Amino acid sequence: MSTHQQEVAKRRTFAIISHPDAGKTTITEKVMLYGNLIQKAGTVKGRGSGQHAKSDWMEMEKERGISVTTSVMQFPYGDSLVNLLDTPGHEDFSEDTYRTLTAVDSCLMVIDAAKGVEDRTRKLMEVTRLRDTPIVTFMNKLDRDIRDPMELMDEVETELNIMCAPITWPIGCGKEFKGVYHIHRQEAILYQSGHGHTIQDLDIVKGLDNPELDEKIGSELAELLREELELVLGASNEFDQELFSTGELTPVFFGTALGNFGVDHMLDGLTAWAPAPQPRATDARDVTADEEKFSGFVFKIQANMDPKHRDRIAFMRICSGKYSKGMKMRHVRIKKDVAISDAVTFMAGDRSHADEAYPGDIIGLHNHGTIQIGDTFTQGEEMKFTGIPNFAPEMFRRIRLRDPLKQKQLLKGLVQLSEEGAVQVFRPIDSNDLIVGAVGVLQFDVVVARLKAEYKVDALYEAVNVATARWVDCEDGKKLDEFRRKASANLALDGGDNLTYIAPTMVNLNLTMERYPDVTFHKTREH
Ligand SMILES: Nc1nc2c(ncn2[C@@H]2O[C@H](COP(=O)(O)OP(=O)(O)OP(=O)(O)O)[C@@H](O)[C@H]2O)c(=O)[nH]1
Repeated sequence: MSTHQQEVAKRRTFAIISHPDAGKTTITEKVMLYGNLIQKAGTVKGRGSGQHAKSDWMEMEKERGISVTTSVMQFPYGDSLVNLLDTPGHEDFSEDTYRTLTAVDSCLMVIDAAKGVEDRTRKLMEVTRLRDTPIVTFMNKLDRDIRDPMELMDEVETELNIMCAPITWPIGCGKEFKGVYHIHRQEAILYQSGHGHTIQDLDIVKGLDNPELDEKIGSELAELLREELELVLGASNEFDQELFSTGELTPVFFGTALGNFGVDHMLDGLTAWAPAPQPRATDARDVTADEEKFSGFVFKIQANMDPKHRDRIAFMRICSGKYSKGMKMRHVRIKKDVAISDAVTFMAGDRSHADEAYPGDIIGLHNHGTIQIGDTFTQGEEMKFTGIPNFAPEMFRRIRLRDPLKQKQLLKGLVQLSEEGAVQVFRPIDSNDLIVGAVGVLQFDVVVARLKAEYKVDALYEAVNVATARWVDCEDGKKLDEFRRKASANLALDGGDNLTYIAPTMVNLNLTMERYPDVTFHKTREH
């Protein structure tokens, strides 16, 4: 194997999907602990660790108890190099999550074992299905009273339409949680509470019939475990690499993220079985990771990640070749070659400069307004990665200033925030209004909070009579001019100065489309 092939082979790029509160952030903390990135887990959100949260905006996130950022973390685990892409859990941030799922090769599904399959997990699983992404499952919160594990697996199988292969099996739960039996390793791994912040010395008992097991967990539980396992092994699927790779079967692990138990079993499984960087489709051909020439696509843009660096970062997934510092890349959409000397990586959420990066890795490019979500970068080839979803805004609000002198700053803030793709900004041609469109209503709160924290603009939002927006174009310049003149009351420019029609009602939109058959109305701005 060449060095390049070795680098590709050891990479595992995955995201966590779950319903809010299932424990995604807590698992991320423990995963990082195993990656030796932080000595003591508990600093991802600055929670309870005395660490300062990263920005005022994150303060809001903490207040609401939800994560609104997607962070990227890279760390070594065993012989592998893991890239973990965290995704926001709340429904209103789903576009971001969906796009992040286009940048991974596998997913970890976290389920609150007291609750079972929840709404958001169902939706996210539908998305992973579009690409047959392999799924590893972690049943979390075993330190609480959970539902019957057999029933939980049944629910996953029937509701999410994926076969379950238990790799570990829980021994008790809640106060009686004693650990798990690792079916593949044929050993019981015992849980000690109170070690959530450290990597524990493991207490292991080899073999199911070992009398030591009875001594350690009590004969009653040991007997129960033996009976349950006989049943489970008879009734459930065995792990099958092929079925896992095509997203038809998921290995299931049990544990408690808070108690830092079982996360390592899951990571062992994920690094052993999840695929190395997979091919990606473009409009010209499929691109494989072992190709020599560099290519990648942008799946996310985020402004002001770090208040110390007031900049915007475009997150790029590398699909082929190698990034090395200072290299020239072709920015395909704008047909320009650009030299990239200061891409960043995301070691434990701290940004550091990347000298080189390989397929599967995520690098951050500084964006000065030229990069959009969905942009492809290559070493000259004219092609565009496909399948990065767009979402049309469904809700609209007018943003108003409390201090009228800050109009310029407000516009700058809105344009920059709209580059991230979660909201769109529209400036009606005939007025000084600023209208923001979003997929979910929570976005408006985020926009107002971020305007204040990051742009020092005190604004509020209010209802506006807009039902939907369409991006318009027309091949015939004369007809477009006429349309511009006659429909100007409903025309606006978006953050990238593209012409849009903002319709007060769907009826109005349909009538306008009939009246101007030569004008094309697009539901989304093409990414
Ligand atoms: N008892 C128990 N609580 C847990 C466990 N894992 C996480 N929690 C708690 O569950 C709550 C939610 O956990 P998070 O890790 O913030 O969940 P999340 O999925 O990241 O939530 P979002 O940020 O909304 O996406 C927190 O209060 C955690 O302390 C666990 O294994 N056992």
